[in-house]
Amino acid sequence: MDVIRIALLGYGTVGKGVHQTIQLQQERLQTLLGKRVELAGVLVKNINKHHIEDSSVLLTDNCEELFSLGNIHVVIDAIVGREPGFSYLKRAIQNGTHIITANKELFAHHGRELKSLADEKGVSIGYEATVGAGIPIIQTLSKLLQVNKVKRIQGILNGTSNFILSSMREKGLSFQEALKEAQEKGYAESDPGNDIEGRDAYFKALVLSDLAYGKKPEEEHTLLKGITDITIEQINYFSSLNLRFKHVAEIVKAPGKISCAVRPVLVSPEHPLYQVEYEQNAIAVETTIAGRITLQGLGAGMYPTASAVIEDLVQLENQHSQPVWREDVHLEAEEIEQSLWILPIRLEKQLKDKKKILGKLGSKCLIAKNLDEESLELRDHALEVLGGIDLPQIQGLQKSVKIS
Ligand SMILES: NC(=O)C1=CN([C@@H]2O[C@H](COP(=O)(O)OP(=O)(O)OC[C@H]3O[C@@H](n4cnc5c(N)ncnc54)[C@H](OP(=O)(O)O)[C@@H]3O)[C@@H](O)[C@H]2O)C=CC1
Ligand SMILES: N[C@@H](CC=O)C(=O)O
Repeated sequence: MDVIRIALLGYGTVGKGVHQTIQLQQERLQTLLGKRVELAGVLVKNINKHHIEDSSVLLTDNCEELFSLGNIHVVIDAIVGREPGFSYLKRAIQNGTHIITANKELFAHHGRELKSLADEKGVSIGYEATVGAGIPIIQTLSKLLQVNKVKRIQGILNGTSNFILSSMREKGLSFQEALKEAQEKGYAESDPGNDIEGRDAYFKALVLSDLAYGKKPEEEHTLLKGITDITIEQINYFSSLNLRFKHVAEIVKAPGKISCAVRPVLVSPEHPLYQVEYEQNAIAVETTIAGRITLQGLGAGMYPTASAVIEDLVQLENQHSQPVWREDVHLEAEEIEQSLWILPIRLEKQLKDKKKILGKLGSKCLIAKNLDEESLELRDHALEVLGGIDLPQIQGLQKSVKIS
């Protein structure tokens, strides 16, 4: 029987998950591919930390050793950051090897370049694991929604942030306690700054935007904010109003621009993201024919991510059909729902149109509508509420919370 030989970059949460999944699913893979899948070598940074039982697998911290392995069919990238991963993947493609990557930071910045190099060399790229871990959003957008056009993508894209927000609200953990648990469970990046400051979700939004629209959102239309400023008092206060904090990324195609907002919002029980808890992610895609499609599942962790990598491996043979970019579609004015916001009372003077104010929330906050066209600076200090709120019920509240 033929063999598919794999070289693996990285042996952390994802790398180990991929290795174990290859072992556990060997029979199924052979049925699907008609070939045995064999791990030939693994590259790590610090070799002293690692041991691989199977002595036929090369374990090395020397990339030259890994690249000199013969007959490698696929290089799987499970290391962190843009470099050296980008150089390794370019080298693999130059050698005529297919690549699969879980590294969203690398792919958000260099995906285009890798795709055109891969086309030139006639090899395939899998990057399902870069967004939403086990959720098959990349294949859905690139293979299953080709006639449909995408108007808007909205979702919870970072498992660590969602895990922290759920743990603080449900279990009363402090931010640091919840982050520590997310690290122990393998959800958080080695530098969790990317997770909690919103950059990880932003990288994923860039990958989705490039896939859906053929380009990234412009910087002047991008709002990027993480969850580090959210306090337990705010979480409890809004929870008592039936509102939950969620870290949501939104990419919207409007006439002449693609805008991107990655920020914490408040979500009411009427909104589908309300029930997305802990390490789950959810991605809602608004399409022209099928309407709104929402995919939800485990967005971080060893096996969900390994699942995406292994499914990519099976799809590699069919990777050459590229999606057609969808330039000529955007949200019509009547499709944009009225938005609802809570903002600190001191920002009232910055509002261009005072008619947008609907009322007060305690003594510290205002409730306003449709701030989408207000300055990024103002929106940076406000909280959007998804799914609507019962205005008459909460306007009379005396209790207050400081939001910014
Ligand atoms: N964890 C998750 O849930 C998900 C992670 N990802 C992405 O997958 C990738 C891997 O994540 P994860 O497994 O969690 O990260 P880990 O930190 O657990 O593992 C990273 C691995 O990469 C190795 N490595 C780092 N730098 C180098 C280098 N310069 N040369 C060789 N090896 C190197 C490390 O080696 P050593 O062990 O020797 O230090 C380690 O084995 C990242 O890009 C991440 O963003 C994507 C989806 C989900
Ligand atoms: N650190 C990431 C892992 C998956 O991409 C997250 O928490 O979502």
